[in-house]
Parts: sequence; structure tokens; C-alpha cells
Amino acid sequence: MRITVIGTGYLGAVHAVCMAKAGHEVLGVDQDAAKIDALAAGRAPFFEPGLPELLAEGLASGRLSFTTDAAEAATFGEVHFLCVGTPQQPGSNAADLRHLHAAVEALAPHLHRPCLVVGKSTVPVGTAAALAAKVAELAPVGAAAELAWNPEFLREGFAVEDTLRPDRLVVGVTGEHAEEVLRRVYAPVLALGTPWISTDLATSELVKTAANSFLATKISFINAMAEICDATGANVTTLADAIGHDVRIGRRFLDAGVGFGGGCLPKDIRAFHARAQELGVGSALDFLEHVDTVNLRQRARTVDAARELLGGELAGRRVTVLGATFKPDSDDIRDSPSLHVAELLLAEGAEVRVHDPEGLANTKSAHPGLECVESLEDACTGADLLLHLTAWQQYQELDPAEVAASVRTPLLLDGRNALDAGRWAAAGWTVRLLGKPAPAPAG
Ligand SMILES: NC(=O)C1=CN([C@@H]2O[C@H](COP(=O)(O)OP(=O)(O)OC[C@H]3O[C@@H](n4cnc5c(N)ncnc54)[C@H](O)[C@@H]3O)[C@@H](O)[C@H]2O)C=CC1
Ligand SMILES: O=C(O)[C@H]1O[C@H](OP(=O)(O)OP(=O)(O)OC[C@H]2O[C@@H](n3ccc(=O)[nH]c3=O)[C@H](O)[C@@H]2O)[C@H](O)[C@@H](O)[C@@H]1O
Repeated sequence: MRITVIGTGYLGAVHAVCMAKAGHEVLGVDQDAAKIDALAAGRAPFFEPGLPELLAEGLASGRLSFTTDAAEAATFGEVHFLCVGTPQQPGSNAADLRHLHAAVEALAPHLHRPCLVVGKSTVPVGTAAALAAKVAELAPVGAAAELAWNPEFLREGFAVEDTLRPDRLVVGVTGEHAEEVLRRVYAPVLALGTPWISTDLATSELVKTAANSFLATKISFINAMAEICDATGANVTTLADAIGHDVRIGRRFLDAGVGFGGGCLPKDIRAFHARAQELGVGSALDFLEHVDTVNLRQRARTVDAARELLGGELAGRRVTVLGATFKPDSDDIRDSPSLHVAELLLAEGAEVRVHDPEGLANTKSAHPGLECVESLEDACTGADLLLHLTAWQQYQELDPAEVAASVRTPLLLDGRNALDAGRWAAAGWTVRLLGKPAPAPAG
């Protein structure tokens, strides 16, 4: 099938290469000419495992190409996926839908043949119906340019795997034709036995915001438990393991620490609450405000713990922040807890150095005040405190004895509870964890 993917960011670029992998002819479209040039030249515009290989494969097969021209896209595709950003509006909690509207306004006037426009971006419920009306109104072919919704559940760092082998496929459709077209698009994925949920537009939009709200709630729940554990000397990891054995609860997404960030969970729970308020049912989702508060509090708690470890004063102390991205295996620093904490430390007068295996280029442009250090060894040398905030595998492989020899004081705060605290303590480090007692340092 001939497919366009409009918006080639973290979601769209991966979707485009995976659609080509699935055997379709794919045209990726973006208004960002630099991104399109990079993709067309076979350079992934961001770090995502597996993306460079599939991009190269798609380009070599001749089934994958890129353009900035919406009219070309309209002529090319039988199915048009909308993958543009829906960020938080400045000064409000609501989603900013202007990119989606702009994408539809650029595409629809060129739709002269029957086709399917499929939204994948995460949107407030009701957006799909409004866009369906807009497409039908602007397209020369009228209602034969149909709209469907197909929310995406991929995780950065696992985006290729999640796209080719998703847990489920959810489609919001207004008729059988759209569903039949989408079944053909996803035929290779369906052949793996992937569950297929076909529903109305509103339910499909809500499935996505409900899923992200549930995941965010799970993380804030365990972080709230971590606060209680800190107040009582209990151990949040043991607690998570123990409640996680109950299959109704499950162990995944119960890792306590500095909390969630990224371009999705934080903005999605805020936008969901804002939309519920518009619908007059805001109080049903008031709990999401608490989920957000508990989450942001973990960043302040981390700074408090750092200050305490350093004897009550951050000014003039050298803190090395290990990890800049919001999670490992991504270069994405959107709403990164690590960088928020780094900025808070800087504001208190600490000398902050940041290390990250993939996120420093983005950090330098968005946080010019932070000192970014490429070499992990240099980043640690002379530090008064190591603050581990993104659980990259590389940090787990550090030799605590070797690092101890280069720092000024062997103090470690593991804000992800992911390092082997026993090993660090045995090498003479004073370790602090979030929500659990740390082993005493050797000697
Ligand atoms: N990043 C992720 O892991 C996931 C993201 N989503 C949702 O997918 C959507 C996109 O997210 P990301 O890919 O992370 O954002 P992003 O910011 O990385 O990518 C958005 C892309 O859309 C392009 N764009 C904006 N307006 C355009 C227009 N009018 N025409 C053509 N291109 C345009 C931008 O230049 C950019 O390259 C959001 O709604 C997000 O919530 C959903 C699931 C996973
Ligand atoms: O809508 C989206 O964009 C995506 O948002 C999340 O995916 P992602 O943001 O890539 O990352 P997650 O793996 O969900 O992690 C989000 C944040 O929560 C944190 N986290 C995760 C799990 C956990 O137990 N504890 C915890 O603090 C991570 O460190 C990270 O900062 C969802 O997991 C995806 O299903 C969804 O498609």
C-alpha cells in the first residue's frame, strides 16, 4: 500500500521505517527540512536503537522516501498517518493542537482521491471528530477522505520493537471500510496474533490518555510509598516486589526514584485533566493533579537529599549528574527529571557537571548554563557527589573502587535505585537511595 507519515519525530520516523519494513511504499513528510534531509540521506535525526538499520534498509529497498511537500504527500498516499506533536500549551495544561490542524489544512485541499487519514498523535477526546469534519470540508473529494484514529503505545528506546510487535492495535473508526483498510496496513503485525481492538473515535482517543494516566499513576503511587518508606526505614523495592507478585497489580512500572518525565506522560496527564474540566467532569480526574504533584516532588526530594548528603550546603560543591535524558536508550531530554534536578542544584550555587551517553547535544542547546562533559571519567573526577538520575547500562558497569580514586568525596545518591548499592558501599562509598535504607560504607 502507499502510505504517508506526516511528522517524522520520535513517533513518525519510527512508524515510517516500520511501515516500509512491513512491505508498504512509504513517504515520510515533515515541515522541518533539516530532518527530512537527514532522513533522506540515511541519518536518523535522533537516537533510537534499530532506527538507523531500518532506515538504511527502507531507503535501499526503494520503498521509503521523504519530502517536505504536503501536496506531494496528498497525491502519493492511500493512507495518511498524522504523527505531529501535541505538546503542552504554554501557560496552560491543555494540549496544543495547532500542529495537527496545520497538517490537516496543508494536506486536505490536495486530496482528490478517496483515502484514509489516520491520526496517531495523542489528543484530547473529541479531536478526531473535529478533524474528521475538517478533512471532509477541505478535501475536494469530500467525505471520501475518511478519518480514523489509531493511537500509538510505543516506548522510546524500544520504539522499533513496540511498532513491529505491539501489545495491541487500537483503531477508532466510523465505518467498516476504514477498519478494512487499517487491517490491510497492519496485516503483517496481525499475522503475529496481535490483539485488534476496533472501536469508535472517542474511545480510541481515550484508550491512549487512559493508558498513559494509569502508567503515570503507578509510578507516583510507588514514589508516594517511597516517601513513607523513607519516613519509616522501610524498603520500597521489597514492597514493590511483594505487591508486584499479585498479578492484579504486577511488578512493572513500580520502580521508585526521581519520577517520570519525557515528552508524553507529564503533558498527557495534564491535558487529560484539562479536557475533563472542559467537559464538566474535571473532578473525576482531579487525582491526576496529585499524580503530577507527587511526581514533581521527587525532584525536590532528590535535591534535598543531595543537600543533606553534602552537610546542608550546595553552594560551591561539585555535583556530577549521571544521565541527562528522561530515560536510558534515548536522547530525548523533554521534561527530563535529571536536568530539572541539575538546574535546581545550579540555582543553589552548586557546580554541576552533566554526563550522558546520548543526550548531551540536546542538553547543550536547551540548557546552556549546564556544563556538559563527554567523558564519563572526566565528569566524575573531583566530584563531591555523584547523582545517578538516568539508569544507563554504562553507569551500572562503573567500577566503584576506580571511581572512588578520582572523586573528592565518595558520596553517591542513586535517584533511580538502579546501581548495585552493596558494591558501591563495599568500595567505601556513602550511598543514599530513595525509599530504602542504604548499606553502610565499608570500614
Ligand atoms: N515520542 C513517543 O514515544 C510517542 C509519542 N506519541 C505522540 O505522538 C505525537 C508526536 O510525538 P513525537 O514524535 O514525540 O514528537 P516530535 O516533536 O519528536 O515530532 C513531531 C514532528 O512533527 C513535525 N511537524 C509539526 N508540525 C508539522 C506539520 N504541520 N507538517 C509536517 N510535520 C510537522 C515536527 O517538525 C516534528 O518533526 C505526540 O502527540 C505524542 O504525544 C505517542 C506515542 C509515543
Ligand atoms: O505516549 C507516549 O509517548 C509513551 O509514553 C510512555 O513511554 P516513554 O515516555 O517512552 O517512557 P516510559 O518507559 O514510559 O518512561 C517514562 C518515564 O517514567 C519513568 N519510570 C518508568 C517506570 C518506572 O517504574 N519508574 C519510572 O520512574 C522513566 O524513567 C521515564 O522518565 C509509555 O510507556 C508508552 O506506552 C507511550 O506510548
